[in-house]
Amino acid sequence: MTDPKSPASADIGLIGLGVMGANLGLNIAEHGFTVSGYDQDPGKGIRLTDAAQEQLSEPERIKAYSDIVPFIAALRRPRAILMLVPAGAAVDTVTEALSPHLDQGDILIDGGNSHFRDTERRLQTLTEQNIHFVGMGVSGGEAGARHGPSLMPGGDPAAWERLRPLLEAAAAKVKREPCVGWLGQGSVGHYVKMVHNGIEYGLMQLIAESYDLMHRGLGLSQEEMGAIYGHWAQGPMGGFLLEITVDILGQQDPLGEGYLLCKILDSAHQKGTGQWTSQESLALQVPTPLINAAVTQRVLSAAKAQRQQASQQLGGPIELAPIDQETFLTHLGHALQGAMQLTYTQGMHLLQAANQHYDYCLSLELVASIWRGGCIIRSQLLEDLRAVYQRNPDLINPLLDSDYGAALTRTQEGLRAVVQATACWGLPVPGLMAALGYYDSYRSSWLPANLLQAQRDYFGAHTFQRIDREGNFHLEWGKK
Ligand SMILES: NC(=O)C1=CN([C@@H]2O[C@H](COP(=O)(O)OP(=O)(O)OC[C@H]3O[C@@H](n4cnc5c(N)ncnc54)[C@H](OP(=O)(O)O)[C@@H]3O)[C@@H](O)[C@H]2O)C=CC1
Ligand SMILES: O=C(CO)[C@H](O)[C@H](O)COP(=O)(O)O
Repeated sequence: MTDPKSPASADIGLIGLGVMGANLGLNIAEHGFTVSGYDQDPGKGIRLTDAAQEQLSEPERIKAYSDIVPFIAALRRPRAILMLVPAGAAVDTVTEALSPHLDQGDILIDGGNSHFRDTERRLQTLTEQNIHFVGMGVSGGEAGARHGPSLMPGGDPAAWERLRPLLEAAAAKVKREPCVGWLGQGSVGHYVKMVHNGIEYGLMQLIAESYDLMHRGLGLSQEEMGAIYGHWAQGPMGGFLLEITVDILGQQDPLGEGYLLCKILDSAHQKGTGQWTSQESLALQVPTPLINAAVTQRVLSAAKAQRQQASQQLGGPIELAPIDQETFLTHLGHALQGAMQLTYTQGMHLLQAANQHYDYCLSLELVASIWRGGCIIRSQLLEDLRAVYQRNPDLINPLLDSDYGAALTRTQEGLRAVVQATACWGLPVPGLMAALGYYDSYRSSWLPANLLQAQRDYFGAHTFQRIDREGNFHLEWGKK
């Protein structure tokens, strides 16, 4: 930490003073560090320094520029610069603009949601220039950035000790442990953030399905649903996404009568990180059907016009079969908890497979620990996951841990009951169905893949293996 009045004293430079950059700047300055901010839009810098005046006891700890030269001149050496600009071309544009102003040993951090392959490429280029590049996943949205995000840095290890005090101070804390840690080399920081977002998609989809079942299935009011989510948020699956769901259900429409939620168009958007997770899981041959269903469901929701036409043409149950509400809600709580646990399971399985495939040397215990606070997917369930990797750091799938699996043995009946009832109702629960299909497949020592192999050999001479002898076999099928 340096005296903000001395020249070239800023501990960190921030590029991109939008939602994340401005709030992280305020957070870092609040912890006694000095920040030099830059944005191409001068209005963003003015807004940030105004916010510093309002919110900080030492507002002079933040200076903002719309010219790169004084921005750079304000930084102490070796310089550390954190970019929070939109993922994609903007990161390359900023990097190229910065390049002539950087010296060997300076640190450049990309805190956006960049694709890990872009991070790999940038790391290679910048390492050749002796610039230490860090790809850092940041999660927590606006409030997290301001008051304590979850931070997932990885890349050039030479950068870590310089960044560590600042990142540990700014990160969320759980039981006084900062939700940040060095994840390893290469693109690992952005890979972990990608999987975080894949899990985020899965959890959000499951909560949306449970809302649909209570709303259209049971006909509960928003007050009633708010109370149920509030109760669940206090239990073993409690976490940020359930808590914000309670707030969302209670929000009145500021532009009219009644609640806002029922006036929001049912067409979800996405920026790509969930889709990347699914693409990666297919590339590495890791089953993540629940996350895939969540991505697909966003796509389907956006096809509103097609759904409206199909709703007039395609048949299904006309009336919902009556059900005991109290029993169903108990089952739904268990179903949601089990399916949420399976969402984390699929994400962790993918991370462990990536660990092997890309030689990341990633600690899954550290990942679970970092995700316990600050981030969008934080929940009680992460404590159980952390314990799994404390017991067995190399476990390929947490379902193979007997304690972790025991919780699913307890909730699976509820999941089964909910899927059964909703299949009869004709209400779509692709996330819950994918969860159950995954659970039953994973625990099945035999699957009907023998028939698939026979079919492949029948039409393509792809050969098959036998259970009673070694070798590859082919049959001229259909010939008597
Ligand atoms: N919002 C969120 O909840 C989260 C976002 N992220 C990621 O963090 C990154 C930043 O997101 P967010 O803060 O929400 O985005 P914003 O759009 O709010 O802010 C990005 C800022 O970067 C500026 N910018 C764009 N291009 C350049 C450039 N070439 N030079 C200088 N400044 C530039 C933009 O200016 P202008 O407006 O003039 O284009 C804008 O002020 C993204 O990668 C996002 O995916 C990660 C976690 C959570
Ligand atoms: O990274 C985030 C949260 O962790 C961002 O909010 C991201 O934008 C969410 O993804 P999408 O826009 O695809 O829903």
